[in-house]
Amino acid sequence: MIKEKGILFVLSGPSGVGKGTVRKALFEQDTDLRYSISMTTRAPREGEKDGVDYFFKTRNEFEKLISEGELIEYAEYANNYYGTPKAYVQQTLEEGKDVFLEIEVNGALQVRENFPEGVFVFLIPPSLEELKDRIVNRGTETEEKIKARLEAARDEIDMMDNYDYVIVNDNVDHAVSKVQSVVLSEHCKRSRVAKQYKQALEEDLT
Ligand SMILES: Nc1ncnc2c1ncn2[C@@H]1O[C@H](COP(=O)(O)OP(=O)(O)OP(=O)(O)O)[C@@H](O)[C@H]1O
Ligand SMILES: Nc1nc2c(ncn2[C@@H]2O[C@H](COP(=O)(O)O)[C@@H](O)[C@H]2O)c(=O)[nH]1
Repeated sequence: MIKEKGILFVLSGPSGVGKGTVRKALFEQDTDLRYSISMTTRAPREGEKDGVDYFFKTRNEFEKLISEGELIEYAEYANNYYGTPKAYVQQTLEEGKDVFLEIEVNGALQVRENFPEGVFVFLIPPSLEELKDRIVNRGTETEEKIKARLEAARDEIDMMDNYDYVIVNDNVDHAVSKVQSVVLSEHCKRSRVAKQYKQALEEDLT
């Protein structure tokens, strides 16, 4: 029997909207999704661990990964590189397991070109004021970096029409439930078993 490939889910949205928070809450639940840990040249924040939060790389190391074609997408964001490792994503999908990416919008658009069968989810804040409060209150960025992220947010929000689903992150639990519904609904849509039933029913009807 041919094994069904896994589904690639991509969660994106402006900085500070809560992508990381929603993703972590989702993975605290019982989920069959596999999270792809990104590579970055950004310095680790307090408490972040190499190989858990990110694979932390120097710029030289990252540029080597780019030139060797080891990333399915990458973007320069707020003066640092971020990218998704190709081998892990491809191998995991081949094994029939779903992969979950949490990335910014330029990277998501690149993934869409290479994986048009992926499922693209955009997280939006209830308001720009709330977005600003979230980035400021997180307390991880300097004033200058907050300004750069908020400026980028306006262009990022403009891109939401390129996504399959848009979810407002006004409440983490609600947003997580909606992401879970997307995962479930995509499985129902693509299920080979459902297709076999449909074929059998169609044959019965003729
Ligand atoms: N629904 C929510 N209501 C209130 N605060 C939230 C909500 N979701 C996330 N937050 C808070 O907003 C801040 C930003 O969240 P988070 O770091 O998850 O955003 P992000 O989109 O991953 O940001 P970045 O792209 O910069 O990594 C955090 O302090 C988080 O606790
Ligand atoms: N294009 C990619 N963007 C990524 C990836 N991993 C994370 N990100 C996004 O970068 C920004 C900044 O992240 P932060 O941890 O410095 O706050 C945020 O929007 C992330 O979602 C990736 O592999 N590719």
